Amino acid sequence: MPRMMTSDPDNLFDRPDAPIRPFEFDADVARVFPDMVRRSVPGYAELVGLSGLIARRVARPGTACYDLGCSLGAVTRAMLRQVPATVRIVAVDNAPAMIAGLRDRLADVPGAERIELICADVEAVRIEQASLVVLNLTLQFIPPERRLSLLQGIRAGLVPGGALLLAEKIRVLDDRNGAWLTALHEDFKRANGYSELAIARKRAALERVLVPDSIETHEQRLAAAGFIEVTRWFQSLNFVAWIAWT
Ligand SMILES: C[S@@+](CC[C@H](N)C(=O)[O-])C[C@H]1O[C@@H](n2cnc3c(N)ncnc32)[C@H](O)[C@@H]1O
Ligand SMILES: O=C(O)C(=O)C[C@]1(C(=O)O)C=C[C@@H](O)C=C1
Repeated sequence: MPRMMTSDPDNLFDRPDAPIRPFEFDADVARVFPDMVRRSVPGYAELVGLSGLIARRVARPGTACYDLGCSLGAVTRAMLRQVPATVRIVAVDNAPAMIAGLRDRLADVPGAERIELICADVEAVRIEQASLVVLNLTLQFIPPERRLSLLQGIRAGLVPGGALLLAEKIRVLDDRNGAWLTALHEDFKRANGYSELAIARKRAALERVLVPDSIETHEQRLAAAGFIEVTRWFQSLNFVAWIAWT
């Protein structure tokens, strides 16, 4: 599995005096993001490393691989290590601080000239001649009513045999199981050193910003977008990943 990026420690939600405002991918979040995501998403390193291995199998010479909502490019760089040299890699994020951070991190990476960085809304980017599109923890930030049309656009831009890799925080429909998984996710955060205050404040900040769907909703939407076969290949607590084939 790849070496993880280092960053400043995430203490953004530890300040009791800071106002709770909706979560944003601003410069503060970009500065601590590798530490934040590693301590907040169970299995994140495995998810990224396996995404690279999937890219190795799926990427076709002469096509493109897209990393939509790339943040600091953990998946982008996993792809770069695994795909043939004739594959174009396109990394998209609408947070300027993330794109700037990724640009810095790519400065001395061999082969990085194959990566095109785009600071834009993923809904505004036309997907073309793609063998693989990755949405790693990104669809959950798109307004629910627009998720199907985003997936349809991705489906239309994939070459035959191409695939979408989707990873999301999920909502569990059954109240008892949902509460249990949420409690365990919070235990995971506590075990990684987050305080009760930080957990509660981040929960409030993410409300209405990160809107999770159920496994059922995701799978029905992937079918509605025209994907013919969908395989769930990863789950760690309330985080799930699928591969959806054209
Ligand atoms: C949880 S992070 C994704 C993590 C990243 N894919 C990884 O593997 O490390 C979500 C990212 O999606 C970006 N994002 C959210 N909505 C977006 C949109 N509409 N267009 C482009 N990027 C978006 C955010 O700026 C953020 O960097
Ligand atoms: O911290 C949480 O509870 C999360 O949901 C994790 C999550 C995500 O899934 O995108 C939320 C925001 C940060 O970008 C990192 C991870």
